[in-house]
Amino acid sequence: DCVIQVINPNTSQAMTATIAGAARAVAAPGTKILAVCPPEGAPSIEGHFDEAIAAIGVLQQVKLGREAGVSGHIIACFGDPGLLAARELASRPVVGIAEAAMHMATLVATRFSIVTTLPRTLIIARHLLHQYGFERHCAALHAIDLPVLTLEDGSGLAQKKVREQCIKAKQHDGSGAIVLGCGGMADLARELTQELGIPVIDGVSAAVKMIESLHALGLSTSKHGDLDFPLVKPLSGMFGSFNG
Ligand SMILES: NC(=O)NC1=NC(=O)NC1=O
Repeated sequence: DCVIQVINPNTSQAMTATIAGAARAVAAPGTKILAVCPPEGAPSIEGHFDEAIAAIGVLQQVKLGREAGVSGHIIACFGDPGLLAARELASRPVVGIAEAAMHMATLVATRFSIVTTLPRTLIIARHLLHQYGFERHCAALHAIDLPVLTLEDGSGLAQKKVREQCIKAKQHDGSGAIVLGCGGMADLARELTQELGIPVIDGVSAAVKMIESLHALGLSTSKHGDLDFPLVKPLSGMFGSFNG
């Protein structure tokens, strides 16, 4: 059986539930989803500073998941915060929702667009496109210009803006697929795909299927080279929980 730890790096319980729902909707019958978020940290992640804070929470959860013997870990925030650090700490695979959605998009379209939240986080998506080697696959990036947690405020405004930006992307970008750029948008992909007639891809569900595939193939994070476990040294103060 496959047990996947899905980590919402922000501390929003509502968004953790949205993410968990999207993961469970696609999980195979033998797959168990453990949805978690850090007890402390940022209620939403909307920039480089928030990402640095969130990365510590991600690492704490990855350590707990490793100790619990999970089959793999998902970082369910579109900045993939702490991804490589998490891979050093983990024994099993770690997949970020941005990389998962981008990989899936390249399998169904020659170019994709991204629809994310705040304009200031567009640079984070651009950095990831560069890091993952997908820059030439991304036709355009759009932002709904609303804070992340409006996706959980029940007003429907953020969801309306996501739909509008997806329609704009479909009409103007010349791309064949759209990547949703936030964990909180995970529940919108299926309906938008059907309504708009273009693949709209959510990274949470994409990451679940990637971890299941890695598990089935017996593939785990390579410990040969730079993703080997961290060098052992006495970490002090608040970081002491990482020792041993
Ligand atoms: N681009 C984003 O909105 N990233 C995110 N911030 C969060 O708090 N969760 C996300 O997925």
